[in-house]
Amino acid sequence: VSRSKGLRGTESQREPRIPSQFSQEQRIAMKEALKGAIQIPTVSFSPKELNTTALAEFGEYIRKVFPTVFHTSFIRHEVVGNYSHLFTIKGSDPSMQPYILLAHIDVVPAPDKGWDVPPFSGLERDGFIYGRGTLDNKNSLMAILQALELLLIRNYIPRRSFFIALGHDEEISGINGAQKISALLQARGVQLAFVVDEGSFILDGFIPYLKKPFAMVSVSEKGAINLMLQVNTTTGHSSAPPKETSIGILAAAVSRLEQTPMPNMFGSGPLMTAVEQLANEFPFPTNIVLNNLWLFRPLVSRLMERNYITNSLVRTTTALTMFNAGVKVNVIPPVAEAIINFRLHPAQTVQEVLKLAKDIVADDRIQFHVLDAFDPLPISPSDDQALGYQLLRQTIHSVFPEVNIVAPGTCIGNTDSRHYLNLTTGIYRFNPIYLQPQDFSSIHGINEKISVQAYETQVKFVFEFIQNVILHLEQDCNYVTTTITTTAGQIKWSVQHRLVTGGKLRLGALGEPQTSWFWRLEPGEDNLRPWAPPKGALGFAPLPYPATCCCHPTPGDTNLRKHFPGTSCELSSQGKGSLSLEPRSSRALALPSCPGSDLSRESGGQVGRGLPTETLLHGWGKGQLPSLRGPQSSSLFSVGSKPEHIGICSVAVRCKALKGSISWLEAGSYALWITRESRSQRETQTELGLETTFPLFLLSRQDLPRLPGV
Ligand SMILES: CCCCCCCCCCCCCCCC(=O)N[C@@H](Cc1ccccc1)C(=O)O
Repeated sequence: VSRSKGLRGTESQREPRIPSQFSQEQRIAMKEALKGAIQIPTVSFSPKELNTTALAEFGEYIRKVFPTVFHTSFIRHEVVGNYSHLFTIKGSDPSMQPYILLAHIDVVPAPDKGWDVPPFSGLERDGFIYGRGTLDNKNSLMAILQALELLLIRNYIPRRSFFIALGHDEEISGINGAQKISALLQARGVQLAFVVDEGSFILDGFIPYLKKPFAMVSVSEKGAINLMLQVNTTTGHSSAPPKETSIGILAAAVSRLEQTPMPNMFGSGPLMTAVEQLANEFPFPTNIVLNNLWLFRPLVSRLMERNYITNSLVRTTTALTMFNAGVKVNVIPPVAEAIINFRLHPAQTVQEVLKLAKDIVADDRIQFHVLDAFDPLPISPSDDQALGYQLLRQTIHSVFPEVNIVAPGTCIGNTDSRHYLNLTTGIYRFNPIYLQPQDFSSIHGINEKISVQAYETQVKFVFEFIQNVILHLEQDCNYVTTTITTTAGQIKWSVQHRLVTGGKLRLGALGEPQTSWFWRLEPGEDNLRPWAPPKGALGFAPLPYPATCCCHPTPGDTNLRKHFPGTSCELSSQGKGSLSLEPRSSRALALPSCPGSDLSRESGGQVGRGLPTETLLHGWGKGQLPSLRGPQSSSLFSVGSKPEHIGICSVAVRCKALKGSISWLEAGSYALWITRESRSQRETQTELGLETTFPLFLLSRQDLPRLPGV
């Protein structure tokens, strides 16, 4: 039987949460605090040119604005590398692995020209705070400290320890800030559960035809090479020039590089997972195209190239960023130098890209000098076991209930988080704010700004996130995760079945780790196929057969998948056991009860206008399946029909075999059994001797009393 992990609540989940509601006074204070931070010009020009006066002033500023953070007994504050800050927030439960939140103090330069308001004025106009750093990255920095301050003044004591690291030189590579903080933590023997840094957003309008915004959590980061090309030639009088000057030779070379893009690597990396998740959000016929990449991959990869942002996701980019040559108008230039900034696709390495660049340049007169380079960062996990990712996903769904999709992605820029590779395998880059293409251009560009409301929401997000991290990974448990999302005025269901086997899903003959969880078994067929519910369907569409069952005595076993079109069937799992299906009701229940066996069970629900219920059932166990007679009802998950009822529930159902009978353990008061039907289902389960485990994570606990039937 597989051993896997799930998100699980702890005792303290039963303790009241501190609601993320702030008074008018607090809201004004928080935006004024951000404005003050913007006004300090903490500019990094180059590794040797930092505004150290401003950096020091910034240290004083945060002391003044967040007094509680600096005067709480369980918080230790240290200055690292002269201007960076490390906060250690000691939690009450030392058994929980700590995590870290990152942000940076420094900003890129901002000449006044072109700005509607001066870039370091922090002025508010039409509901927006303008200024360098409002998106990159003083918003995150201030929101983290602000949220912590607000929690502390409401007597919050974290259970899980965490760190806050504020680097002072991110824009010039982070070697004196983030790198030193990371080294310090490593010297102290710290291992982190996960890292959360800047680097991605809720993206709105970046992908043609995709109308709805989606949250991209970057699980990797492109690599980079700064490559200097140099040509040395003999100098002399410009009145008798050679056939080619150093400038001409170099210009031709860099032009070749610019005109010859690196290969399109679409088809590998986190982008594929994102495309799979987003496919059904596109209108016809794009949805068909994206759902059938086995056929349309070449087409999609070409379409991605058309837009400069999506292009950056599918290949290593080549940017000619500096060009220096010439000493005087009438002197043949002895040296010409150009710098090319490559951002490496996760599927390529520095060595591979350098080789490609040399082949493209194909000119021995040009010298290659690698100024600095690093490979793309490893891909952090984004499956159900990935605590950091799951916490971000859940918090995104609760703070932004209108955002349906949270997808993994690759950060096209670089962040301080790359210095934390030695401390964790889970590095996630996400800023909880909406970003549109024009906002993207303002980062490092002109008129960088954030709306007051977006900043308040960012504070709320961190406030919620910090409280959410009391969840921890549950060990040794097979489970199914169900996500039900409701959006205002309508209910949308998406149910994800995740059968996890040692970190990878194995389903019979498919044999490969899978990431999508609707499966159907066609009558007469022997292979499971991935399946997506029809776009826009309320509830589930009926399947052309009453129920599907898939049994695996051992994970990966290919022989014991069965399809049961009948009313009641005997399932032969290694010759033992049975399973009953209710006639044509599309409901099913399977109960393996042999010691050591596990069962994952999930069912769809009847919603709104009484659409047909469909049950997908996946059970697997080791040893024999129990005998179960008579029709059994599956659980009905009904979610309130009004937006305020509930936003999202994630349910991990655990079934444990105890002395030959099944015991479902109930944890917490977060049962999804909200409606009358559900209650009766619960009773049914109780009669069957079942208890349910719902390490649930609701939109917010305050919502519970408002739910119907509770
Ligand atoms: C599907 C469409 C996806 C579109 C994605 C667009 C949004 C992505 C926003 C990316 C912002 C990334 C922030 C990066 C921070 C930054 O500017 N870093 C800088 C500085 C730096 C350089 C080297 C090493 C470390 C740091 C950089 O990347 O140059």
